[in-house]
Amino acid sequence: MNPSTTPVRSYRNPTTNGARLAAHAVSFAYGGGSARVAHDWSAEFRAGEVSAITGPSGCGKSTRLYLLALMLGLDGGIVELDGHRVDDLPDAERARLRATRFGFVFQDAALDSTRSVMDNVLEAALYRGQDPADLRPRAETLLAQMGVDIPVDRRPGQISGGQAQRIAVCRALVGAPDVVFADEPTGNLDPGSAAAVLGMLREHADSGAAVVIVTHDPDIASWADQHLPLTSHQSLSA
Ligand SMILES: Nc1ncnc2c1ncn2[C@@H]1O[C@H](COP(=O)(O)OP(=O)(O)OP(=O)(O)O)[C@@H](O)[C@H]1O
Repeated sequence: MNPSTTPVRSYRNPTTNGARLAAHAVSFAYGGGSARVAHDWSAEFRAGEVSAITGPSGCGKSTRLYLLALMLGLDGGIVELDGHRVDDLPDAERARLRATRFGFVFQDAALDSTRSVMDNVLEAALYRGQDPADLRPRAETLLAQMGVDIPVDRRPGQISGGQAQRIAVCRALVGAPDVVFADEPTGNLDPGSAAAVLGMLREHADSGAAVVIVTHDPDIASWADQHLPLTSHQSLSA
């Protein structure tokens, strides 16, 4: 083989069967403690599908999103993206993957209070090294589709919780990521806004992304293509 075409490293792992994202036998405890939040947990998330993770409060739903999104390091197991192991990549490469391949909607919206609504949505461009102006037309379309009809130069302190949540969804989708993680994305929303958010997430999955939602809503769980119910037992067993 020509050395110039030899990959520096191959992450190929044959265990994944065509999933966009997969967790294999993942284990995790905060602070290296004995109370495991995830134990031997495996799941696959396919392109074009919406998956819903449900379970009682504290069973580790949000933590699983952080593990899948490479925000936390695993204690055991592996995470694969498109069949390549990614959880053991160096920090900078994991950060690059998060910026270029993933979108994340946090439970509390987590907008930057020092930036305008539009700059919050365009944040993805900065992390990707893109010119925010390139993403602005898509940001405007998403905000309109989401029914966010406030001036986009407002700061997060001047908007409602429901508006913040819808803006956070726009921020997650603006870079057209391959995987979207959404932690209770409809938790603060009236039924109309919740339907708009779910419609946008479905549309994004239809475009070829894997969408992973954490929810307490049984209607969302049955609407999803894949439902992954968790129990406290699964999380905490030794
Ligand atoms: N940073 C942290 N340090 C230590 N323990 C934590 C931390 N974050 C969460 N935990 C604990 O880990 C467990 C799982 O938390 P997690 O937020 O993943 O649960 P959840 O199922 O998403 O809960 P909820 O439905 O209430 O949002 C809980 O017992 C929680 O107290």
